[in-house]
Amino acid sequence: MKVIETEIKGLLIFEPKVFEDERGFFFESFNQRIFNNAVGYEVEFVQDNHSLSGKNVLRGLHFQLEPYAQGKLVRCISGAVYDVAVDIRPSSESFGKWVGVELSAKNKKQFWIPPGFAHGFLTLCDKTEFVYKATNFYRPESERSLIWNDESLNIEWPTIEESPTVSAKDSAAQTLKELFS
Ligand SMILES: Cc1cn([C@H]2C[C@H](O)[C@@H](COP(=O)(O)OP(=O)(O)O[C@H]3O[C@@H](C)C(=O)[C@@H](O)[C@H]3O)O2)c(=O)[nH]c1=O
Repeated sequence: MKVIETEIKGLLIFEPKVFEDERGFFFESFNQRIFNNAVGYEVEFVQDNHSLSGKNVLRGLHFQLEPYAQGKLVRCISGAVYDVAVDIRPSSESFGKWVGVELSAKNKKQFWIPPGFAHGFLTLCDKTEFVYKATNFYRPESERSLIWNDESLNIEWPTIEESPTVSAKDSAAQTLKELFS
């Protein structure tokens, strides 16, 4: 498993070692020892999630308020996404900064997004299946949406020919300023 650091400390990209043979492939999609070593502390996952989306669907940017904040280990098992994490820790020197990474069934990359970040993704293919582990249970009352096209974030989403499909909840999401001032 290759561990790649990003521009924001704590956000990590994992690239599993894939074994291919005449039958197909095999890889360890999660190894607690390797994961905890890379992250530098013990992480306990309590929920696994799985979503299916058509092309040009944008989900996010979501987070849960403390003490229900979630860390997420995300990946794509069919199709591809552009995945984004935004630092929403007010005391962080990278507050408001973001990291984006393409995750696909082909590249098998995983993105570790610790608590303290808003998360979202844009699907690049039809029938995109996205799976992830979370460190806290879903708690809708504590969930907030940061608007995906907040000008202050300036997220460079891949070229979107037409407006993405966004849920009603995410269309009504707030800006970083509205959420944190
Ligand atoms: C996230 C979630 C949703 N649900 C339900 C609520 C709702 O009826 C339905 C769809 O929920 P949503 O519209 O919030 O699904 P979605 O927009 O896919 O939400 C997800 O987006 C990505 C970007 C994340 O980072 C995730 O943590 C999660 O917030 O599923 C659960 O039962 N458990 C969960 O953990």
